[in-house]
Amino acid sequence: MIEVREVTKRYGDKTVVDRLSFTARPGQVTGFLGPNGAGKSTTMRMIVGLDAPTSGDVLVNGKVYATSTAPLQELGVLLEAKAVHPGRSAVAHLLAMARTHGIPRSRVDEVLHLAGLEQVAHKRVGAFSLGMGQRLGIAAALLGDPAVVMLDEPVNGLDPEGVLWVRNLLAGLAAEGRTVLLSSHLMSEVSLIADHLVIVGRGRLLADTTVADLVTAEGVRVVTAAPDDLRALIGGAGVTVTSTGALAGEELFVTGLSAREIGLAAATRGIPLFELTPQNASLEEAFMDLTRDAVEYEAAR
Ligand SMILES: Nc1ncnc2c1ncn2[C@@H]1O[C@H](COP(=O)(O)OP(=O)(O)OP(=O)(O)O)[C@@H](O)[C@H]1O
Repeated sequence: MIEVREVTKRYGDKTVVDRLSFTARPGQVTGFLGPNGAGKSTTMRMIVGLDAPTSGDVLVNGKVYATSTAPLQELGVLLEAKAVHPGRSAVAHLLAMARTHGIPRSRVDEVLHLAGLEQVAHKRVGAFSLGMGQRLGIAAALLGDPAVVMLDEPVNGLDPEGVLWVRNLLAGLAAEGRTVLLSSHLMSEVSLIADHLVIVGRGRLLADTTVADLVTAEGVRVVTAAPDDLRALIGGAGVTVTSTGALAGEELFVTGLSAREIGLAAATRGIPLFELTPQNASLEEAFMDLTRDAVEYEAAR
């Protein structure tokens, strides 16, 4: 569990994080979202103890992380631009970390396998592509088999296969009961990975929500062999049924009922449906609506 409680961070007279509170819980992937400069990295640095809050508290598993006696086993972290000696191999880098934290060699081999880096384990890290570097960073974060995993922009630089790998990996970690927090400025990416969303702008909490709640259902597209029969059946108070004029009049747009309700109603009369598709406002639109003021503020400075 990660608890951020009323945290404020000021640099000089600039407030970068402003009375921010949220909790990332075990068994869930929490997406930490916000436009560039919203304070995500600063918050993550405070969680890991690299920066001290001006006020407020940050707790990892109920404790201040800097006081942990087994830090890699408690919290696995990938922060942006992780410093790895370019002349070292991936395996040497992980072994050095393992040795200083009482982690056995076998775990190094496990995380190299998990990250798909076995073939390049002995290659110089300086020759790694951006994506391989990200994989190494994630391998390092998992080295201590931690209960809490925190990743800053983990899919940066990854190819589609790598993105899918991260998505499955994080879902698996959450399913094992771990706490997973990942930051991104891309809603489209996070919505595929996270269950819980914490959205910030200008250092302030804008929304603490779920992907499902953020998407406002707009209506349902229906294609049916009997549009008039369906209209007569489901039309009524609070329901609108509009013919789109497409597909020889067989396409309707319905609001006020869910796809499930429409499908069940049609089934009672044996009305054939060819398509039944909820049409949602895109998450990207919802995110941009929420953060618009914060972005304008950034652009106007
Ligand atoms: N050490 C520092 N001194 C002064 N200002 C800082 C410092 N670190 C960060 N900032 C400022 O704090 C603000 C928030 O930065 P931060 O990196 O936390 O945002 P972010 O949400 O992670 O953005 P991005 O998605 O671009 O990484 C920025 O305006 C940045 O310039």
